[in-house]
Amino acid sequence: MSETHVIPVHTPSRSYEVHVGRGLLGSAGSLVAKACPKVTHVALVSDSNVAPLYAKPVEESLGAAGIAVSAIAFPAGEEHKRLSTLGDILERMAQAGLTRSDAVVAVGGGVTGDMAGLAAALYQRGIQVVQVPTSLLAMVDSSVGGKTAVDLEAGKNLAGAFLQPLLVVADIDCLATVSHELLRDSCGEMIKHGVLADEKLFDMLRKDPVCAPGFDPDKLVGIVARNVEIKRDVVDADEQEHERRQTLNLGHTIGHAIEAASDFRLGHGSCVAAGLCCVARASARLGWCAQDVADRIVSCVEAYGLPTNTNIDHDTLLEYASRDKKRRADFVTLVVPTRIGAVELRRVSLEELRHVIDLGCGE
Ligand SMILES: NC(=O)c1ccc[n+]([C@@H]2O[C@H](COP(=O)([O-])OP(=O)(O)OC[C@H]3O[C@@H](n4cnc5c(N)ncnc54)[C@H](O)[C@@H]3O)[C@@H](O)[C@H]2O)c1
Ligand SMILES: O=C(O)C(=O)C[C@@H](O)[C@H](O)[C@H](O)COP(=O)(O)O
Ligand SMILES: [Zn+2]
Repeated sequence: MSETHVIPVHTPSRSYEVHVGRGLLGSAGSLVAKACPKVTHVALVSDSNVAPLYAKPVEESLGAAGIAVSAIAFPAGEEHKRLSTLGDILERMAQAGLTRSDAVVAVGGGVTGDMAGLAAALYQRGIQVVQVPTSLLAMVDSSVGGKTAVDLEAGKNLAGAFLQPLLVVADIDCLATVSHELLRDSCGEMIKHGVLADEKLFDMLRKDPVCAPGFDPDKLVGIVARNVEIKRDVVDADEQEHERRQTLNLGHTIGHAIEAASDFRLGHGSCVAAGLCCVARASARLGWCAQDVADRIVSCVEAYGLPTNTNIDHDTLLEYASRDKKRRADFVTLVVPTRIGAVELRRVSLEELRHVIDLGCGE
């Protein structure tokens, strides 16, 4: 059995630990009690798929630590990451009688973490949230860094708040119940991390796809921990996304547009992978990176069987991409790979963004 990695995060608003290991669900209660002894009651928020799998062990572990649990489940799926679901969660937290010294425990994928986190940020103007990610994407990305959100008709994550968690407990054993498709989808964000900060990680992911059947869970512990460190370094340096944190949006300007325009039929990680290939192809054609960089990115995404392009029409992509949160007046900040392991931010006009879409998402 691999060791548990404990990764410290230090943002201006809060310091906390991310625990990555195996068999950790049973320790969730004692870890919460240690991180915040005043918590006596939590809302355990999960979706309709995850609740029957993992709510009970987490509830038992919290109970053993003397923490009362009110379980709240909502229907699974990105289409439920909406204000209406958030409203239901908040009403149920109030009915359960949660007070300001209590907490939300989010057990699930990124949709659960984003919504439960936002519920915690809003409830009585803010209570604590603990993230217990159960999808690979949530372990390597969404549970860390404090971005919470719901989608609006106009696009992804358009209403949200920053709330750093009190604690993150990522138990790799939860991935045993994840489908191959979801595991593969999550890899889009891991490839993104390799491209933006770590060529060695990128090469390792390329050589030995982590979504392959039988991939060693002990080895995965270390790979997840490395992804968390990459995100941590960025979040520590720029919690509120003034500059450097925008780099974590690599692949998302076009990726979020693909996701919203396809009515969320494609998973978030797959859309990020396609968006990453599009921006890499355009960057090579514009001379912002070498052709070899784009070729390596596309080849890695292909090796995972993730999409490398989109057939959504370019007007629609531009419409969604121009509502991106990286837009200021008529300019959008685009994240561009300069080599494998480094990116730069480029301020582009909407016309230039259209050109990038035409060059990157063409044949
Ligand atoms: N806040 C952030 O920093 C951040 C970062 C990346 C992505 N996100 C958001 O995360 C979301 C995508 O996350 P996701 O891919 O985890 O989606 P998700 O939460 O919808 O989970 C995908 C599916 O897997 C199921 N599932 C989760 N864990 C499982 C398990 N262990 N066993 C069986 N089924 C399981 C869920 O019920 C769901 O049906 C998007 O909304 C995206 O915008 C947020
Ligand atoms: O944590 C961040 O910062 C990220 O950008 C991580 C992304 O993978 C994630 O999808 C995030 O939710 C996107 O942020 P948004 O501000 O574009 O909604
Ligand atoms: Zn993302």
